[in-house]
Amino acid sequence: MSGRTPSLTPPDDAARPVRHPEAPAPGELLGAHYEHCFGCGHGQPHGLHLEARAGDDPDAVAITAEFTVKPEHQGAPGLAHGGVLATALDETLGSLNWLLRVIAVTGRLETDFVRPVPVGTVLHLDAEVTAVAGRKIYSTATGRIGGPDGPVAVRADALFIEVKVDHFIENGRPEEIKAAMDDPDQVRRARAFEVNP
Ligand SMILES: CCCCCCCC(=O)SCCNC(=O)CCNC(=O)[C@H](O)C(C)(C)COP(=O)(O)OP(=O)(O)OC[C@H]1O[C@@H](n2cnc3c(N)ncnc32)[C@H](O)[C@@H]1OP(=O)(O)O
Repeated sequence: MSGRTPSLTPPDDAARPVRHPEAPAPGELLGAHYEHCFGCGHGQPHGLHLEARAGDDPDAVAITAEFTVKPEHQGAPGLAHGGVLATALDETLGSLNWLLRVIAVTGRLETDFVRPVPVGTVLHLDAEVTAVAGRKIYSTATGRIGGPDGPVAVRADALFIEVKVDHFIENGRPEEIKAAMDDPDQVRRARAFEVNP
């Protein structure tokens, strides 16, 4: 097992994460935040189509998610590609920010691959924010196989950094930014950037 790098350890004065009062209710399906997102979007034929739900504990900033490994997600014959599994972890961890109602992007993602994950497997993911320090959001996730209580196949620790919506507007390709901004659906428009509507 690898050790966590120092930048993923919250400082002593970090705050406990607080679930936003208007965060989705415990157990609520989050749905895709952006139709073209590789992690969760329905408009990506080879995407992961990850389904995330707000965690059951109302006091925790936590998410559960499921991802079914398809043949198009292979690396070695019959096995999930490690980068695809890292994407599933990243997407689940990224969904936590919707519970905080903070816009944030992955700064660091440290992954352990513990067991091979065969095609056809459902990966059961659990993610939780552990601490917040200024713009820095510390979180952790596990992915289990064979059921929600099955053995851990992958795990990750992450540092997300809070950004302004300008991060996307200034750096994203103008075609997609314009299309997302012009969406008449206010909630969909906000969720494309995970902004509090
Ligand atoms: C809409 C939501 C979609 C969610 C999809 C799933 C999540 C994703 O995959 S997001 C896409 C992948 N991520 C990215 O593209 C991010 C690219 N990186 C960047 O844009 C910038 O480096 C960014 C915004 C993370 C940080 O830049 P900047 O805003 O200038 O912050 P900066 O001042 O450098 O750092 C702020 C703090 O974070 C720390 N930090 C920043 N990056 C890292 C890092 N990689 N590792 C450790 N610490 C870091 C800094 O040390 C600093 O700490 P402190 O405040 O204690 O000094």
